[in-house]
Amino acid sequence: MIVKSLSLSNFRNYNRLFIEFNQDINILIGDNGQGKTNLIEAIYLLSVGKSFKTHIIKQMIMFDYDFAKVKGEVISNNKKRYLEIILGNDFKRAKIDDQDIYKISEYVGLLNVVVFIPDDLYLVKGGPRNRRRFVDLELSKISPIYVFNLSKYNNLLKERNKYLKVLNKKNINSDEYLEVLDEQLAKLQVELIKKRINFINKLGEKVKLIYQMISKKDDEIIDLCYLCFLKNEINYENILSMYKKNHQRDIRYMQTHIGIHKDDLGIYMNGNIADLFASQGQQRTIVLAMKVALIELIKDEIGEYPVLLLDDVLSELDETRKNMLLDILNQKIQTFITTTSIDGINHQIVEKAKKIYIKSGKEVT
Ligand SMILES: Nc1ncnc2c1ncn2[C@@H]1O[C@H](COP(=O)(O)OP(=O)(O)OP(=O)(O)O)[C@@H](O)[C@H]1O
Repeated sequence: MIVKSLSLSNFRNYNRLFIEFNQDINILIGDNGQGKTNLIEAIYLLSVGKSFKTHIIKQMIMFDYDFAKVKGEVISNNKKRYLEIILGNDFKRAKIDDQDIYKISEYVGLLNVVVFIPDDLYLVKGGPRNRRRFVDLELSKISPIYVFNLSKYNNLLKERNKYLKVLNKKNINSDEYLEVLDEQLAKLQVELIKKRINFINKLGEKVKLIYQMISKKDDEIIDLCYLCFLKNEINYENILSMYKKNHQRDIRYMQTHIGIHKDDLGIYMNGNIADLFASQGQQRTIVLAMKVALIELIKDEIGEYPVLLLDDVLSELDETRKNMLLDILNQKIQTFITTTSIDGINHQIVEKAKKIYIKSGKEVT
């Protein structure tokens, strides 16, 4: 996949920008606070319709303006398309080739990106929410049915939590409608859990190998596994029976205590939880291995490499890891790298890259 060009209107500190990219490596160079990350964020927004920095739409709109527009010319599957996201103070719209899109599942997947930012360390260090978001987001890129089912699940979960409040007020322990919601949730979860397990197993196999390649240490074994709320066999009956067992507690606290919205991705080094036992450098290498593994997995699943966005990460890596990463990128993956200076990158990649200098929300020469 390739982003050929990008045009921005009132996005963050970009009033108007039209920029064409190299199909291989693009290095965005500029001092702190000039708009390099904003450009990466715009490409990411174009890909999944969300930012990796904020949930608040207004923050992405240039100060004192009412709307922002991000439009990109994208090539995937040898087909050229124009993807567009329009942001208003209280709305967001997506377009493909100037046609409005109403279902996000139709949009996601046309431009796949893998983003690597310093905060990604929280994949290992942070709470389960970070890892769940990672699994959901990455799986969405390769499985439209997963996006569809997950959104159905989230709507049903909201409905169930709302209904638990009603039952709590009425002081009722269960009723038919709650059981209908349980049945629908159980059915969906069988599919969603299977997808998650399959994804994590495939990713885990790759992470194990890539970690050893990057670290050059064969005595550090990384394992990923899905930590599911259901400890016995994953099937409809077992999920439903757990929901039933939890009725009283759920109604009392007016929330659904079990389900895939509570699950986690376990990351282990030599059988120990990486968050507690891996050093900072090892954790960083695990995240790097996960991102590279993801690139490979997306390629396996959809037949095309995603676009890679590296925001401020090169300075965080030591020379060996940096070069290892750049060697991998040297092959046919369109990549965007932000940096304050190219002096610290001693790699042949710099020569063939398009160097884009950014100053105060403008491309300068
Ligand atoms: N909604 C907005 N409207 C106008 N300017 C904004 C908006 N949001 C952020 N900015 C500006 O964007 C700039 C930050 O841009 P960005 O995070 O892309 O910097 P950067 O070049 O990546 O810097 P660093 O090297 O420090 O990471 C800041 O000057 C900030 O004030």
